[in-house]
Amino acid sequence: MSMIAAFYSNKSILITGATGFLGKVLMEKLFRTSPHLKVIYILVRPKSGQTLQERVFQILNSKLFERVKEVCPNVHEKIRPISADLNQRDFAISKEDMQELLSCTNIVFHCAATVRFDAHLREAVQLNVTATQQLLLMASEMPKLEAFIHISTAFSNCNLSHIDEVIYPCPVEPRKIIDSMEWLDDSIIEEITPKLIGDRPNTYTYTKALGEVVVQQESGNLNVAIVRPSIVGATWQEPFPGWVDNLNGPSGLIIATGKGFLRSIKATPMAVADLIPVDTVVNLTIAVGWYTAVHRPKSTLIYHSTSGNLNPCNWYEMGLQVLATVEKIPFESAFRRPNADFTTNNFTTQYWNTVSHWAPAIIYDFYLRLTGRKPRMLKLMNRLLKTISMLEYFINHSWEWSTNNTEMLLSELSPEDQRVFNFDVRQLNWLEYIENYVLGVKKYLLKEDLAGIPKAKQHLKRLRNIHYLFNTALFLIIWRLLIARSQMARNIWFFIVSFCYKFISYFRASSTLKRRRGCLQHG
Ligand SMILES: CCCCCCCCCCCCCCCCCCCCCCCC(=O)SCCNC(=O)CCNC(=O)[C@H](O)C(C)(C)COP(=O)(O)OP(=O)(O)OC[C@H]1O[C@@H](n2cnc3c(N)ncnc32)[C@H](O)[C@@H]1OP(=O)(O)O
Ligand SMILES: NC(=O)C1=CN([C@@H]2O[C@H](COP(=O)(O)OP(=O)(O)OC[C@H]3O[C@@H](n4cnc5c(N)ncnc54)[C@H](OP(=O)(O)O)[C@@H]3O)[C@@H](O)[C@H]2O)C=CC1
Repeated sequence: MSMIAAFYSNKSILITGATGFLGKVLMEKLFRTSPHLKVIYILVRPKSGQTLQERVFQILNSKLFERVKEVCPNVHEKIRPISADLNQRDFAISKEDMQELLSCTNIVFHCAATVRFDAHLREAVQLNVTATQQLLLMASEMPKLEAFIHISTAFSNCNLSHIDEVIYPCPVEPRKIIDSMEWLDDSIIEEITPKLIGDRPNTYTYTKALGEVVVQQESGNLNVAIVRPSIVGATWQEPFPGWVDNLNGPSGLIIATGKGFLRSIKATPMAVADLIPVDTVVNLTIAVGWYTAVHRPKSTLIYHSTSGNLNPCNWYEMGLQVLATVEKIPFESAFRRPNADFTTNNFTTQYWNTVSHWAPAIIYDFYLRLTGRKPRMLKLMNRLLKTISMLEYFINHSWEWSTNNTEMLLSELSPEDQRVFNFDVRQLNWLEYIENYVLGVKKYLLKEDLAGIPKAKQHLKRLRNIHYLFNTALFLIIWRLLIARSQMARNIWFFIVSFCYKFISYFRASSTLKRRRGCLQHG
């Protein structure tokens, strides 16, 4: 029997960010491995015209939860959605709900965050810092609380190249930042943002770092731990390989590559691609919850959920495998044949952006206009390039994360727990994982049926023919223009033609001679 699974039985768990990528997988695993847990409270806001209940219903009826329903048929009774907005005072939770949360919660998993790299500092501070502070305050009023697990990111200190499992101080105290957000207006905040974030690439990593300091400063006597995942990718094993439901991290770029939009990207091919499957992060998080509650470490422990130091894979290997997979299992209705490469300096990046991204988009939009349709490719391409510019920092740097606490925790688990809550990234086979990831992107993000693969292959063949035809036509047009204008081009042309003529004449003559000789010998 798994000790960890047994620990969560009969527990009341509070999850923030349960409707997000990580939160859903966390909830799924908890229900599947501890079907006798008492209740999972989830803080949810109404969104996209959906009520809370509709959002929960949608999650429970998704493919991700299919296995849960087998082991925990009454799962819908064990989820208790609580209307909350983490941007509001007291999270806008009703008095009754707040009372229930405070008196019943045993474990808190704080996953909610804004993960947007371009979030306004005010927005990022509100969710990633102030909300964390408020949640800790709430937690301090929970008499039955056994552990508070905060999800941060391994990139919160991405301004350093070697990162230990410790909380690094921030130059400006989080409390001062929180206070200043209350009275500074948006334009001033925008002006001071670059100074505040310093050598970090965005407000996301900066505010996640502030969030950690808040956890350290305001956790009082609580049993607190922080999990720091690197780039969270599709599921590796559970509940099934390749599950993913948003475009964050590499997923969007895998689509852009498979659909033939992305042809080149500025990257350091040998830099470590520190991806970590979402189920690995979740297994570690659940184990951390158990360890923190049962062993009550004296200080706040930080756990890195990263792959680079134990089982590294670089961007080159990853890119090649993405391309190999989309060739074997192509995406439908591709814009061009998938074929991308890495560029390593600004000049070649600009050149390939012009030749491989903007030019085809302009030509295609011209074709759309000619056929009476609305042009859209240039807009899409510009959005893709904006996204790439936001992600570029992470594919052009390498980091080393120490993983002593994570390895210590692994060694503390029973063999059964190591199996059920496996977070040993050394067992990961990257090529298999990436193939499943790409397949998952096709199935769960693009919602494409595998039955459509022959048609997709046919479409790629057509694209290849169009490509050859286009290149030949382009060559001939350019050549014709050159011949018309340049004596040198004409000379080269006459030289090539006369050379070819002589070559063909020579072969003709020699084969006629051979035939005649043959006739003479036989006759
Ligand atoms: C030799 C062989 C060479 C082969 C080369 C082949 C290349 C193969 C590719 C391999 C993969 C390489 C992957 C590199 C990925 C690196 C990722 C690094 C991530 C670091 C993570 C840090 C860890 C964390 O803690 S953060 C969690 C992750 N967070 C994010 O990823 C958020 C990023 N997104 C944003 O911040 C925003 O979405 C932004 C700023 C990019 C765009 O904002 P905007 O307001 O303009 O648009 P949106 O409304 O958000 O979306 C517009 C549009 O774009 C789509 N989209 C959104 N995100 C992505 C994305 N990541 N990739 C692609 N597309 C995206 C979105 O769906 C919208 O589309 P519509 O069609 O308009 O709806
Ligand atoms: N994805 C990644 O690559 C990485 C993620 N992380 C960390 O993991 C955690 C989870 O990230 P991930 O699941 O990917 O992110 P998602 O963007 O998928 O999920 C974010 C969650 O936060 C919730 N949320 C956002 N704003 C509010 C609000 N005002 N009130 C209530 N809930 C809100 C969202 O709810 P709603 O559905 O209503 O929007 C959603 O459930 C974050 O802390 C992130 O920093 C760390 C490293 C990498």
